Amino acid sequence: MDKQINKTKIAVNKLSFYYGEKQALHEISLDIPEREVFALIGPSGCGKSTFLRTLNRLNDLIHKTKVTGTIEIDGQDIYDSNVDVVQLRTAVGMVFQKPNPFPSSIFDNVAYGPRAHGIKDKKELNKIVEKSLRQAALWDEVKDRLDEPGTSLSGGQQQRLCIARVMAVEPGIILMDEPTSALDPLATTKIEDLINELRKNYTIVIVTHNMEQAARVSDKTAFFLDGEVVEVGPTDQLFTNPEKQETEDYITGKFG
Ligand SMILES: Nc1ncnc2c1ncn2[C@@H]1O[C@H](COP(=O)(O)OP(=O)(O)OP(=O)(O)O)[C@@H](O)[C@H]1O
Repeated sequence: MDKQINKTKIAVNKLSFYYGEKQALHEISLDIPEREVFALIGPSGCGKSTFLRTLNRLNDLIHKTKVTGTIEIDGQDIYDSNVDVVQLRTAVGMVFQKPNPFPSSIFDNVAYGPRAHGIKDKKELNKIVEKSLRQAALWDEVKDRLDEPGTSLSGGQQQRLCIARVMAVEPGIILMDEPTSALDPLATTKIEDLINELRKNYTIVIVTHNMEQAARVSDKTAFFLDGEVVEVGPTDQLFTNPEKQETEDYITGKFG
């Protein structure tokens, strides 16, 4: 892992989040550097997914939610009233726990975003689809079957297809919510290898229940507990020499 200090891509300041009356996040402040992998760990229900979804305003879709505090991406407050949320979700792509390809061909899955952005030229679309599938380390496996349904692929291939679909619209940030929890060990390794490649060009925020995975793929880790960040720091330090007792108890398996 490189040791250079990258500039802040996402700056979170005193972020609180409410589902109706229930407060799920409590005054979270942390900086996520660009072109690094940032892992979110913590026991079930501690707010990892809620936090992840605040970063592309996916929680806006849930009725009666409230956000206080700020999240700045490249210095711009993403909750500002003049922010175009569709554009935000293009810049901040998301990969979910279960691969969710559209019910269309492999080609059309990847071409969907660029087409939605008005690109119609077939040659240009071909180029984008090939580039995205190569970046997602899937091209060699699918180049002769681009017209087949995305759902005909294996689970691991489907997840890489979803990553290609996100990359086709050139986001700067990719959010991943337990992207390998539905995959077998071999497919998991492929996604982890891919994450290691992607970190050269993208800022990646990943929720994982698998602490070995956090240790393998991430540069920094934040440990969440009851909607608060207990500890955040370089992953190797957090796992080998945590500052807080709660962090140590969690990573040594005493709870969660
Ligand atoms: N749509 C929702 N409406 C109301 N409460 C919710 C909603 N989604 C999550 N919560 C609550 O917010 C809290 C945080 O949930 P969240 O899913 O963010 O935790 P998590 O750490 O990602 O959990 P897990 O690891 O099990 O996915 C929990 O108490 C959960 O019950």
